Amino acid sequence: MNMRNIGIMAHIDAGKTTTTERILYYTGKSHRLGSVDDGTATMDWMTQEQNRGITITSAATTCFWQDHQINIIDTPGHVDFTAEVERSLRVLDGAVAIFCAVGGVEPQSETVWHQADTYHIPRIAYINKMDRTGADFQAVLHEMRTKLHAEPVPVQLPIGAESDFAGVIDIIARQELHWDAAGGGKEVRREPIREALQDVAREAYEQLLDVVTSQSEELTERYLEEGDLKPEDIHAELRRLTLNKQAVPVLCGASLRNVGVQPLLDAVIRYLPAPDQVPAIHGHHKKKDAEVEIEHDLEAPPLALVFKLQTDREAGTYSFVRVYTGKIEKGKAYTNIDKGRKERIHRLLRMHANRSEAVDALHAGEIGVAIGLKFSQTGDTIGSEGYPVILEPMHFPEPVISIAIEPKTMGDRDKLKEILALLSREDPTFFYREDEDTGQMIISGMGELHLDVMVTRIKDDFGVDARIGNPQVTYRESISASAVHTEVFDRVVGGKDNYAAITLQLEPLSRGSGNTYTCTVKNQEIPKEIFEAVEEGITGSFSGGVLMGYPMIDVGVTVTGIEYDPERTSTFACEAAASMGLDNAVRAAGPQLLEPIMKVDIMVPSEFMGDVIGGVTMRGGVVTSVDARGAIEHIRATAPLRKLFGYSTSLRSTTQGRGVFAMEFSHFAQKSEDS
Ligand SMILES: Nc1nc2c(ncn2[C@@H]2O[C@H](COP(=O)(O)OP(=O)(O)OP(=O)(O)O)[C@@H](O)[C@H]2O)c(=O)[nH]1
Repeated sequence: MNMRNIGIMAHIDAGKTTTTERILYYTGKSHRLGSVDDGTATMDWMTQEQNRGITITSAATTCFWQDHQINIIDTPGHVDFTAEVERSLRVLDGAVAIFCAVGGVEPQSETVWHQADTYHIPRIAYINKMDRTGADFQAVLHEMRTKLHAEPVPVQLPIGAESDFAGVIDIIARQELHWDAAGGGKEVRREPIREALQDVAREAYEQLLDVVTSQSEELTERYLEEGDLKPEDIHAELRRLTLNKQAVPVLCGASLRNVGVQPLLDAVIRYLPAPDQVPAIHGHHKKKDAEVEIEHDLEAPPLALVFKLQTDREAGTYSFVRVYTGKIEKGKAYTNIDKGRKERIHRLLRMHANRSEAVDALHAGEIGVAIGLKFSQTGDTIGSEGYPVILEPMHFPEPVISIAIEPKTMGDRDKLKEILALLSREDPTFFYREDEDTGQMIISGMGELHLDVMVTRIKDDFGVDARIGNPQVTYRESISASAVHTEVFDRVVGGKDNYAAITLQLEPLSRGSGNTYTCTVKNQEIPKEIFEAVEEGITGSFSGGVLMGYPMIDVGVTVTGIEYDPERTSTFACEAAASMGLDNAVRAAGPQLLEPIMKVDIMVPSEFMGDVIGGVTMRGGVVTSVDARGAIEHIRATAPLRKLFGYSTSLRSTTQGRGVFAMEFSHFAQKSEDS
């Protein structure tokens, strides 16, 4: 298949935007090579975009290179947005990891790299900023091995570095590649390798041959017979190793100087998989209640995953979809399998860098935008009634931080609620609720930055001016022991008897298990509604614990007795008994307050290490490891989120702005007594 669905992964500042811009520029050019006038137009467009400071506003952008359609799925780099990263990783088949030749493998790149490992995504790497002072190609390769446990296989070598960076050696073609500063680097000039570089180039070539022959007897024999291998055989074996996650081909360049981007596109096509070359994904057949494997299949009934919603005030909601089997067509109705509701697709679009293109259908493997979907949320599957399969659900982390938000004018209150509903539909890690006591709206999410971005969107994109409170940690509640309790509810309401007696057994579950509900009562006389009312009473009560009203987690409930009297037992009484019963049982089961503990990664110049570790310890943190990398120390720690507010500011002042810091949710633990 002449298609690639790729993501570009990078930590902040590695040059993702610059590289993507160059990709769109060169591919836009080559795609329209036929028309004479286009050069300046494309150039103008690029300048305009640069002036506005945005390029990729779309979650997926399509471009063409060497007769291949490349869909670039936007992959955010900041760890506060891991959910965004996860959801984009779900739909891409391969990725380009960009590293900065000076900064190397930073904590954030590690996080994203490990997520890509989890999703078994084949990768190639691009070491950017070779022109910057301190650029060191070999050091980044070394870090990829030691920090990412990757197998980097350079297919290029830089010619010079820092201000002397002049181009790259294509190790396999055994040529030098050069770009002319004039003309925006459109032309790649190939030249024989100069005398002075021939030894290093040969050595790199030999090393590459070692890699490609190491896993293939056939290639080893051919090499022994012929004394060399054909470039296409080397590429094919490198592709096989990349798809098997046994190798990461590495290229380099300086995107800002227009050096290195075209060979990177060649490598995307050479080494990364097409949609029909990726392993099957899991699905759950709703009617059969069975797991199924979903293979790429153009003829099967349609299955598409909604992986991102983007709302534009004028254009409405864009639902970005990836089609896995069959096709989806404009003007047709489909079923949202998760919600069991019919949805109509009015229009389908393919997004390009500077325009969108209306299409009649999107086929298996393709990525595009559906317009018209009303109920579908990020993570939902669109399919047909006859083939109700839910595609592998995405796992989103729990929100750990919340703030109160209040519109400056009362008139904006309803509007704010609408916006919050819309934003939480777009982003499955963003929640909102109305506080019962204060009437304030409370929004919650994954970190301070996540909520900052949301508040900015509410203000700037939707024009609602709002005041916000201080960030608060979202705690959880659980139990520390088992307990058995019987709750009797017996009240006359409106002249009618309401009686129920429910016996429940509680046990603490291990962290991360969630809550479970089981009912072991078997009594033919008890109607279904009664069982449902009991379950509702209990699951409803999970949402607010007895200590401070935070959600309960990791509690196992078994209902072992329901006393039922056909004359006196009502669903109302059962629900009430179950709900109060759970609260009372929890009181007897050693209720606990749990708090979010974050994994913290800090990189600082060695001279600040003592102060930084002191600061971490003062915030209740536990240092788990310290690794030195040259003059930089990499400190990993865990610490309670409540102690980390404002940490980035404090790190900046301790390290004169030279420390970098990333954090993500790790687990919930019992809140310590220290405050
Ligand atoms: N010297 C040099 N600077 C570069 C190169 N590529 C990008 N930059 C600069 O590095 C900075 C960050 O580049 P971006 O492309 O915005 O990086 P990004 O990874 O998208 O960063 P965020 O948007 O912050 O996530 C900008 O000032 C770029 O001009 C390069 O090849 N060489």
